[in-house]
Amino acid sequence: MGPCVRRDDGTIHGDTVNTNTLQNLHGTIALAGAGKMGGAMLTGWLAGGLDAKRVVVIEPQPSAEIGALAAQGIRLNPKDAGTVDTLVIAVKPQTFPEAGPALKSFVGASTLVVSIMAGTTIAALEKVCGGAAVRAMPNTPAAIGRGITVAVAAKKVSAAQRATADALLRATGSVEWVEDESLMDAVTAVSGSGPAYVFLLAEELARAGVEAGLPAELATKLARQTVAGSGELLHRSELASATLRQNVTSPGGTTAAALEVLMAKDGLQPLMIRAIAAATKRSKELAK
Ligand SMILES: NC(=O)C1=CN([C@@H]2O[C@H](COP(=O)(O)OP(=O)(O)OC[C@H]3O[C@@H](n4cnc5c(N)ncnc54)[C@H](OP(=O)(O)O)[C@@H]3O)[C@@H](O)[C@H]2O)C=CC1
Ligand SMILES: O=C(O)[C@@H]1CCC=N1
Repeated sequence: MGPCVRRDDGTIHGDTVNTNTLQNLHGTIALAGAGKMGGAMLTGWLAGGLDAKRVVVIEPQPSAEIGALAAQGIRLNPKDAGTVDTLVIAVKPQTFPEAGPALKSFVGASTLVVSIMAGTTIAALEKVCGGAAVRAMPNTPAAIGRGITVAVAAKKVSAAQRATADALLRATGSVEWVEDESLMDAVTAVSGSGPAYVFLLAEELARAGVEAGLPAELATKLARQTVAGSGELLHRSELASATLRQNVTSPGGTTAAALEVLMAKDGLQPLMIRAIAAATKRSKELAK
């Protein structure tokens, strides 16, 4: 899929959310783990028209928001859900060895199992839960329908199951399918964890503004709006990020002075390479 470009009619080329697909989705869906990421996905599904009555949520300590969804018809921690058509696993990878065997009771011969757990491999999913596994890595902008998910399917996943997984993931933003599961560790490092790096940029930009003499409240506002506005510009523009950067940089001006520091040999590039390598390594460790 190519880059996303917002059209004049408001749709986004390359990642248009097709709510009809969610409305027409068949069968029951169980979500195990309605924390930050699972909860964001559930919100996206319901907003996209998924019938709440077909959703089962397994969550030991549901937040007030998740509890309130019970009023819309989702079944929260039912005793006898039986097997489901789709099980989405959004517990922590460290919890999976303990939680996984209990989740097996939801999995029948034709159950699609979609996991968003960092590091957890298709082989581990098949071993613990059975079913036909899709390993996916979303990110938290999913909460506003602007996430990006990368997914890889086990060989036994049917075309219909893949379409179901695609519809559920696409309800929270764009989706890229890959064939090579080994890419998922680096994917997790770049886009799964990536929002945290951007939020850190906003924090540090504000801190540096204070160091430069700005009142904290103003610095925080300037940093937040600069990161958000730049992200939106990147989202709507067809231009490469390097071009958008160059458009800010007047020759011999202030941006060039800052970029000389940020793009120096010991600047952002080696730092980012080290950060992504550390996250990739951690994703591989979580598989063990
Ligand atoms: N946060 C992110 O940005 C992203 C996270 N992920 C993946 O999503 C998964 C969840 O992460 P995140 O949402 O951040 O973590 P959270 O801790 O917010 O969510 C996990 C939820 O699972 C619940 N839980 C614990 N045990 C069970 C169980 N036996 N059955 C059902 N639910 C259980 C937890 O409850 P309790 O708190 O009571 O233990 C918690 O509410 C992880 O595997 C992570 O790798 C993927 C992409 C991005
Ligand atoms: O930090 C983590 O391990 C999870 C996976 C990607 C984002 N959060």
